[in-house]
Amino acid sequence: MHNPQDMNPQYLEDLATGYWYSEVLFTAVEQGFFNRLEPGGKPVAELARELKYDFGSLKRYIHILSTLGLVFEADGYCTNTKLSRKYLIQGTEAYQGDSILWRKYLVEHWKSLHQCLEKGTRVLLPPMDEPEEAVKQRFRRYCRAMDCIVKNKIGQILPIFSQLKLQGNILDVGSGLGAFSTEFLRQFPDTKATLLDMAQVLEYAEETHAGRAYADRIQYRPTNILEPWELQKKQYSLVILSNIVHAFAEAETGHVLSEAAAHLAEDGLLIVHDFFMEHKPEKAALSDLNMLVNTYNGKVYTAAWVRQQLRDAGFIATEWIPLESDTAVLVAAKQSKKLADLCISALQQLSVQIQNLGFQVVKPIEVDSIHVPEWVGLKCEFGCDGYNLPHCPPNSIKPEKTRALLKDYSKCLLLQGVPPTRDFQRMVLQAERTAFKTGYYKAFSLWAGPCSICPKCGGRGNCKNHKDARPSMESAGIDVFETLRRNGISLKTLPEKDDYVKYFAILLLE
Ligand SMILES: C[S@@+](CC[C@H](N)C(=O)[O-])C[C@H]1O[C@@H](n2cnc3c(N)ncnc32)[C@H](O)[C@@H]1O
Repeated sequence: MHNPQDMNPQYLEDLATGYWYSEVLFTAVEQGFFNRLEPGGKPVAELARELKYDFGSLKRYIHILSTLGLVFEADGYCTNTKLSRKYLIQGTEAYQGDSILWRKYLVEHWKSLHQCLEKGTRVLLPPMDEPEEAVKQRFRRYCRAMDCIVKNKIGQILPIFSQLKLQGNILDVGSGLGAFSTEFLRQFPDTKATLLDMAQVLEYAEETHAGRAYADRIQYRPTNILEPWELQKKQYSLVILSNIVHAFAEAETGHVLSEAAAHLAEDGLLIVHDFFMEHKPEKAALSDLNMLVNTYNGKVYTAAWVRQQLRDAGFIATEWIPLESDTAVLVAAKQSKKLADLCISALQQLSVQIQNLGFQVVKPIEVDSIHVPEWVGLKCEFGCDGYNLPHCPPNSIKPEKTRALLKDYSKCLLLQGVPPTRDFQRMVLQAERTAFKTGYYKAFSLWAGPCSICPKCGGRGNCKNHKDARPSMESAGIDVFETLRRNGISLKTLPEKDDYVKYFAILLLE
């Protein structure tokens, strides 16, 4: 997808056609397209007969599936790619079709966005006279969809707890089918789990787990979690709130957190797994609207707000821990020493601290991906007003020195922010100081644009503020465009001076 920095309507066209992608995927999943290709693929002609599709149209459809990396097609023969074989074959453990088709079901609700914005709440409700069996099946589809999604996250969450010897009772609040807590049961044999959810959800959960090795370690307690929980207080060593906070408005979330606090053992841990506005901001904001159109009063919060609620409920909480996917985790405890055994990498913690300073993106990148060719200095000398400024060429680091400097480091962060230049550069200095205080004593930053830290620059050879001055990436010979491209960020030259601008910096750590 193009981005707003591209000063042409292509970005808008890409936004407008976003649903084309969804429809391609929905159709394939709905028609069991990927199952039909197993095992070993199928001639396109045979597929056309099976699906009763027009042969020529199917070839065009397969062409886009192949462009999207979902199938291979050669000489009239079509096979699944690794991705579709792993996630799109119905009946397999990692199948994602249930959540994909739930997204399709929600399309109608999204079409009511305009009315929801007017009314300030969802406007589409299931029909009052929906037959009981239809309600049950809809609920089950929803449960399977949630289960699919959380199964993908849990593998990223469990490592945080890998150094703990977790024992005792786990309380999974608004558990759905319980994919979250049952993975903890598998990992920690001395635990038992209690699932709290609505009766019809738990009935399905019980069916799902029947016969599994851990099944007799699960208790099902139908509960309205917005009312007092009728469970023994202070007896749970782990309380899980996965995708629950976003389901409710502020006051209800407060109730859930205070019940969680009341039921957690003094030395227990609370996990909040959710979307947070700070993490993957676009997806979080879209998920927030998804709550507007699909729930009574759900919304996506900032991690800062949830941490404050946790503090108000008597907890000490970690910073939000980003998952590779679109959600993040907060872990809280009544005793701070309980958080010390969590496996949160120093770099992960630092990235979040730095992102909280106000950067749009903070991304660990390979130092080797920083590209320092010979030509960059020429662009400074011929064609830039900044030439000869105190920290621009020829008063800056030569490319050969930059290459040598990079050899001293193995870890670094790419920072993305917005103008004005001085504010951005000040934030970069704050990031560098945060890293230094955290123990990265070699922390050093290179930013975007000529040094603009002082309101009045001393001029060539007269820098009065060496403490705060830093070189720009380009003045040190770094090809910023290529470096960003190597790290999955596309940057275009700006056709107009007042275009939407992104600023970047590199923070070398150790
Ligand atoms: C978004 S799902 C999250 C499920 C699971 N924890 C996960 O992460 O996939 C929200 C769950 O909360 C349950 N829930 C919502 N409101 C509830 C209430 N008032 N009482 C009990 N459960 C509720 C829903 O039935 C659903 O299973």
